[in-house]
Amino acid sequence: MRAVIFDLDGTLIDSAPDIAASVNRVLAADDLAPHSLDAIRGMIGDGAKQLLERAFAAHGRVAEPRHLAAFIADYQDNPVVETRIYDGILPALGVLREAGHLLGLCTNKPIGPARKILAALDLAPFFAAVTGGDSTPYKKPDPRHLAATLAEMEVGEAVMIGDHENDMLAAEGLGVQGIFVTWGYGQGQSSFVAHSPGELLGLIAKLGG
Ligand SMILES: O=C(O)COP(=O)(O)O
Ligand SMILES: [Mg+2]
Repeated sequence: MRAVIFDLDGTLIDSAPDIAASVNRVLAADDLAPHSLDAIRGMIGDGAKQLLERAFAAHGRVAEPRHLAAFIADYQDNPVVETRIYDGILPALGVLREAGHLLGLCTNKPIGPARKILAALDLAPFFAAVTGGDSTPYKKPDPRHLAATLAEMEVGEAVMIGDHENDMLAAEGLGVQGIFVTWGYGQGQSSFVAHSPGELLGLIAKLGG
């Protein structure tokens, strides 16, 4: 059986509005102006620490550990205000599960808010394993992050689906096929590209799933 591993932000869910709101509250506490949603979208993908570094760097400032702690605490409290599952994702997950695939989740988002979001949006039951950006010493693009997700699922053969080059690099580094999705926040390259969730099943089938 081929395991299907999903990225979270920009792949399953549109989480940028809540991420932006939390970042902007942390900036406001230091009297710094908010960033636009578009600007924040471009800062997402490498986990919370880099997100805060980028948000402060854009103001010519250096993010301190207290800023990261404030962001994680704020976001943990407000992770699903505007966050929504992308249209077509729930049916696609259902079809994949019906087809006998084992589903996993590998996100650079901290595991606390990630689990809270999965529970709030009723996504948690789909996933046999969930690893966050702080679940292991590694995070995407390091393939060991993806390897940890697969190890928890006790499967070797897999496909990784994500919206960022980090997802494609983690897959490549582990020798598994990546499927790049175009509806998210990042840029990435793969010979397999999905333009809508409905295309995922066909692409996975093509891979011999
Ligand atoms: O939190 C991030 O920076 C990105 O999260 P993702 O890996 O689910 O896209
Ligand atoms: Mg993503």
